[in-house]
Amino acid sequence: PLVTSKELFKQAYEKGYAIGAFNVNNMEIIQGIVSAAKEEKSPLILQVSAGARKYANPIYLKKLVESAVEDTDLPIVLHLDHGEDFEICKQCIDDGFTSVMIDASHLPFEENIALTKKVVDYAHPRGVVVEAELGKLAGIEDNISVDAKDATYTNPEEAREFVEKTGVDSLAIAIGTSHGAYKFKGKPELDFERLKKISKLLPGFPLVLHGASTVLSEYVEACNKFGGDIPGAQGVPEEMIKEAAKHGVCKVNIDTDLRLAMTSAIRKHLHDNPSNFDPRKYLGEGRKAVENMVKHKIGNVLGSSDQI
Ligand SMILES: O=C(COP(=O)(O)O)N(O)CCCCO
Ligand code: NA
Ligand SMILES: [Zn+2]
Repeated sequence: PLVTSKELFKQAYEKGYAIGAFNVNNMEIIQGIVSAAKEEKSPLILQVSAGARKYANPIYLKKLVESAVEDTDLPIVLHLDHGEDFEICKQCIDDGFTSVMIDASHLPFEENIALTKKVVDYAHPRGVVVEAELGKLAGIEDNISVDAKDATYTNPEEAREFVEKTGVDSLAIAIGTSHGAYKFKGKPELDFERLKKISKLLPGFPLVLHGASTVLSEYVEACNKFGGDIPGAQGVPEEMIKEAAKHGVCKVNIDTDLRLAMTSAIRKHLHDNPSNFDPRKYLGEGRKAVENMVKHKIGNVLGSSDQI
């Protein structure tokens, strides 16, 4: 069924694992993610960004997610990723989403609180949960781009005040991650001291890690081998994601790793099969690659297998 993340996060927090939140944009990506979660017997968050709504048309995305629920009977959260204002959150809540993010992290602290509370006050009476963000990610992806200078990590005391004043259900924090494939200039590192402080001040409260793709080198190499050009791409080592899941992180956002899996598979297929022009062949390879990537994440990184 379509569910909220409330109970899923509670169990994830208690057992020290995290739930993958995978971005969806078309049929093959949804099918790949959902078959992986079914095989791993894992709870699942399918998240839709503003870019995905523009690309696929919200009606198609909603129907595709409903098909996934009907086909697998998995507990699936339908989540709005990076909601930009109250309107888009209201629209998605009215449209049957079970969870929304209001991303007001670019606003001053008090305005972030006010807008987040406005969304919470609309969502909760309708049985929908809310994710907010405090602190700014660096990095560029879709229309989420924050100049590195402005990237400010989450202040632990502010985080506690923010949660108390908004009633929000989960909080995306900034501890060094960023969106996209170029997350670190040099050695990857996250501010675990800060994460531990935040989770100590918010015991039992679900934290969210954005920009959590690993950008696995074999996929970068495969992309570059078959005509791609993404030198120096790197992300968050999987060990760090596992560590974060032990300190209150219950939701891990993954989009770039799916893109790299799908793109490298399609590039390879087109290179190896110059005479093929049936889209089902390369889209099918892309779907399979997404499925394998999500199985890997669930089984080897997030720890949410066999939880349903
Ligand atoms: O935090 C993330 C994904 O982060 P990553 O780029 O590490 O996969 N997202 O919220 C997905 C971003 C959607 C717009 O591109
Ligand atoms: Na989100
Ligand atoms: Zn994000």
